[in-house]
Amino acid sequence: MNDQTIRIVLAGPRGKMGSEAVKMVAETKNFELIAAVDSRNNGKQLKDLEGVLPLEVPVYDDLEDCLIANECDVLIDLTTPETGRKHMEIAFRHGVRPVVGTTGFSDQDVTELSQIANEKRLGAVIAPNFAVGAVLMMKFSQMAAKYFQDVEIIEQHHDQKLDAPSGTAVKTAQMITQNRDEKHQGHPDEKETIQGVRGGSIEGIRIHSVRLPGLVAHQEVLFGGEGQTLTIRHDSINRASFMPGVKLAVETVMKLDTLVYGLENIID
Ligand SMILES: NC(=O)C1=CN([C@@H]2O[C@H](COP(=O)(O)OP(=O)(O)OC[C@H]3O[C@@H](n4cnc5c(N)ncnc54)[C@H](OP(=O)(O)O)[C@@H]3O)[C@@H](O)[C@H]2O)C=CC1
Ligand SMILES: O=C(O)C1=N[C@H](C(=O)O)C[C@H](O)C1
Repeated sequence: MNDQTIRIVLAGPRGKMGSEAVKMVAETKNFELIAAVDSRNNGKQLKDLEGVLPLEVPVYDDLEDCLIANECDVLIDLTTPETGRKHMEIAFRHGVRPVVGTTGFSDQDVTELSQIANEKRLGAVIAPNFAVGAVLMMKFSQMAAKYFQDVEIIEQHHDQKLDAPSGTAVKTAQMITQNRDEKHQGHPDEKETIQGVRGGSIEGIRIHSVRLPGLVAHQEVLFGGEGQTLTIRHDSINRASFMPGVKLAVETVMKLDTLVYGLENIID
């Protein structure tokens, strides 16, 4: 498989992540962008789309039609949770391995999609964050939770983001729960005088979501203990930060026969 060309279809090429991923695929030896899926530009070429690398790659508004017309190995999906879920099911039906950065999937979505991947014996990757620094932030937080049971998460993103909390914050909390007993963070009798002011909760871990123009993707995991605090922070200052992770996921998914949730599970 090493020198074999990986044929890719990319959904969401006009998006902030998708347009960056088009560049990454075009620049990567052994990757070939066969087609793109964009609900507004059926029948055009990528070169006709504003803000996208001018490539002679056909655009379809429907993944099913695209996969009937083209032989592909991997689907990269960078769209919305509803579309991402639908696209994964279509990809599995066509024997195409999905690499999905789209966030906002429920636990049930991940479980059901894993079952389909297992039945079909097809590799798939869902990675809430492709930046290696973010993966390290999550792993360090999981390690720290062994020593600090008190923890809150603050995630900050651009104000065009559709889902809250971020997929990264959810994954971080899920990883922390593996080293932390369930605990409601803060005073047991605390009362919110403004609804929602204490944030959301995963097993009592509070998650606070900030949305502002000017931000890209940032997260702090704050631990508190007797007389000390520990802050673990990661910042993505541009979307190129995610591309080595997308590339690794595409290469790795070709060798998998099951669904992997989280880049930490395929990074050495
Ligand atoms: N895993 C990771 O490391 C990262 C994940 N993300 C996630 O990736 C996703 C995309 O983020 P981002 O690029 O910022 O978002 P954008 O809104 O910039 O891009 C999403 C793109 O998907 C397109 N789209 C929506 N529905 C469909 C459909 N049915 N078929 C084809 N294309 C469709 C949109 O088109 P239109 O404009 O017409 O609606 C848009 O161009 C989000 O879920 C985000 O959370 C983001 C950054 C990093
Ligand atoms: O929408 C974004 O921008 C990002 N989404 C992902 C998430 O929800 O965690 C990854 C990164 O934080 C950027």
